This record gives sequence, C-alpha cells and structure tokens, in this order.
Amino acid sequence: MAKLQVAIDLLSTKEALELAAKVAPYVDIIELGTPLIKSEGLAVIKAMKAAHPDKLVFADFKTADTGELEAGMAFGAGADLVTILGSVDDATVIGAVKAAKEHGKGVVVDTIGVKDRVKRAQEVSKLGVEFVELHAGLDEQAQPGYSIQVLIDEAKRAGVPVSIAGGVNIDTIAAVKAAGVAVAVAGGAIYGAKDPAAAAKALREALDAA
Ligand SMILES: O=C([C@H](O)CO)[C@H](O)[C@H](O)COP(=O)(O)O
Repeated sequence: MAKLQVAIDLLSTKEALELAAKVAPYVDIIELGTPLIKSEGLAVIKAMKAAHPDKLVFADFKTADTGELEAGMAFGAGADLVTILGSVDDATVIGAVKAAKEHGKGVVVDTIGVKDRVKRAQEVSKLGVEFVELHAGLDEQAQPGYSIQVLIDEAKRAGVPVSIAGGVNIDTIAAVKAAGVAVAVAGGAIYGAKDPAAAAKALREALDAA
C-alpha cells in the first residue's frame, strides 16, 4: 500500500502545526519543506514530532555536503526521514545512511535537478537509502510544458522504491499509484486547498482505492 506524504511548504511553525492537525488523520508522512526548515530551524522538527509522535516526520533538508552531520542534526531533533540531494557525491549519502543507522531512522535521496533520475535512483538505492524521490521542484513545475507524466514514466522504469513529488493532486494520484510508487507526495494540492482536510481525505481515498 502506497503511503501519502503531505509536503508543508509554509513558513511558520504555527501554520505548519495548524495544517498538520487538520490533515494528520489522512497522511502517513508529514514533510517539513525546505523553506519551512530554513525559516524556523530545527525547532519546527521538534515541535512537529511532539505534536504527531505516531507519524513519520520528514525533514526536507536537501543536504549537499556533510551528510552524516546534517542527517544526525535532523534525527536528533526528531525527524524519522531526511533528504540528501541525489546530485552530490556518494560519500554524502553514505555518511547520512551511517547517521540513520545509528539513530534507527532513514535517508531519502531527492533527485531534484538530476538529469537521469532513474539511473541515479538505481545507484543510490545500493547505498542503503529508504527510497528515492523522483522530484520536479516548484521551479521546474512552473516551466512551460511541465507534466508529471515524466515522473510517472520514470517510476515505472526505476525498479527500486521511489516516491513522486511534483504535481501530485486529485487528478494525477491514480496514475501515480498505478506506477507502483512507495510514497505519493502532495504539497500544494493540500496546503493550497480551501479545505486541506477534505483534500487530504480525497487523496487518501484515491490512493487506497482498489
Ligand atoms: O519539495 C518541494 C519543493 O522542493 C519545496 O520544498 C515540494 O514540497 C514538492 O515539490 C511537492 O510540491 P507540490 O508540487 O506542491 O506537491
């Protein structure tokens, strides 16, 4: 069964906690987006884990160097999963995986900006990561002609556990699920909705549908 991850790209701990309280019943993973962590620091991780100890808290660090150190910081603050950039040296991923093993937590590699996402996903999967995020970031999504179909096709070819992030919504989630993903990530489709709880519930139901 694929997991549902809410990506919270809001900028304050207060707003993030309010959103999480509304959508937590429908999601498995609560992602603290990179802008949120840059705005609020490690304290937002601590606050979210305290509020939702039963959920996986995902710190979207997008770490590019000192993998062991930064992953250790995220896990020490209460994160269950932390992201390392796929474009960086294997040594950074290996260091983060070392920290994850010490804390009993996990590393996710984010392929944002990677030219051959499938190849890199297959490479880093051998390094002990939990799963690989096939990700088109918000800037890439804003480019003319962007379609999530690219990520869906890549997920089908990957042959390793992946998530898809980059335009998952109620219209695309069935195809995302059919691609065999481990995790579907939805940001704007939830936090940008008039009724985030209803949006998360609808995505959950679509993901769980036979
Ligand atoms: O990770 C993200 C981005 O880099 C900013 O932190 C987004 O949360 C991710 O792309 C999902 O966004 P949506 O397309 O809004 O679902």
